[in-house]
Amino acid sequence: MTEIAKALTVAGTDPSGGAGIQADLKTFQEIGAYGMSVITSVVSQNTLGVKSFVDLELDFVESQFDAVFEDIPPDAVKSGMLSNPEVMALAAKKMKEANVANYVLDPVMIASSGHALISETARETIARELLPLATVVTPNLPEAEALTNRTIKTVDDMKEAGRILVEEYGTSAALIKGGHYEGEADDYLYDGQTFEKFSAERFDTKHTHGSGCTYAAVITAGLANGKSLYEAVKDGKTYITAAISNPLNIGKGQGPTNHWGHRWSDVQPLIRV
Ligand SMILES: Nc1ncnc2c1ncn2[C@@H]1O[C@H](COP(=O)(O)OP(=O)(O)O)[C@@H](O)[C@H]1O
Ligand SMILES: Cc1ncc(COP(=O)(O)OP(=O)(O)O)c(N)n1
Repeated sequence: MTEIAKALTVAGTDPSGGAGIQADLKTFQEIGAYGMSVITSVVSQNTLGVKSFVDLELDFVESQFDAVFEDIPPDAVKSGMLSNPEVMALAAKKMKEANVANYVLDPVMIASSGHALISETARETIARELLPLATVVTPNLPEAEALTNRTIKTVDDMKEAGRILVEEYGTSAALIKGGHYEGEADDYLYDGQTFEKFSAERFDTKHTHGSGCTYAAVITAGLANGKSLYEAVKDGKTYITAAISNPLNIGKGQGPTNHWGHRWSDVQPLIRV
């Protein structure tokens, strides 16, 4: 019998396939983890933007958590779009009950098209309920600014945001992503002791839809497979850089990233046999 790592995504959908649940499941599959999903919101969106979304009833979200946890406990969990404080509190409760050991918190707030994906009050709930549970939180710059209530203009500001998230908000580690910065695409990981820089060339492309989801999903699949956080982030940066560098000709707007930008499965066979 083949054994495989199991990864769960808790997020909203993208019918056009580039972000959210769809991006996460494709990524889990590509990395070598059995993918599962709890859907929080059904979103009408494509590469041109978000049209609208419907939050699923809390009881129904809870029932999905129970269906997964009672049958196939995941080795790692990722959360993406949790659009309101109630669903955040529910996710926190369910993860605590299930003793989830590896939790990647992608604090999705605004799609790159500029559409808000969470309510204003939800930001405080992320800090109170979810940050203390996270193995790593992966904000982009606007999300890091919103969570820390600070303006981020320099690399030192990025590092300070990481430090605040770990030392003041209680997350185990913070990966501040530099996609919205200038110059190289540099991200900074702080684990409470050291800062690690993950650097890549910045490509002149609009095809980055779902890049944050995909990056966090690689990290989740890596942790599910027993990798260290540093190794999982390193793999994530390699994967997302390849996926952005070699765009697919799909969509009329900001297209999705290319999961076949590099033959990942040939390089990193992670399935445990
Ligand atoms: N044009 C680009 N070229 C190379 N890497 C990029 C580019 N845009 C974003 N990235 C990288 O993609 C990842 C996602 O970053 P970011 O855009 O900040 O997050 P989000 O998608 O959550 O807004 C990060 O590793 C970032 O450095
Ligand atoms: C359902 C859903 N979740 C998250 C996002 C945002 O995706 P992200 O990977 O942060 O990147 P952009 O697509 O905003 O560049 C989303 N659009 N939909």
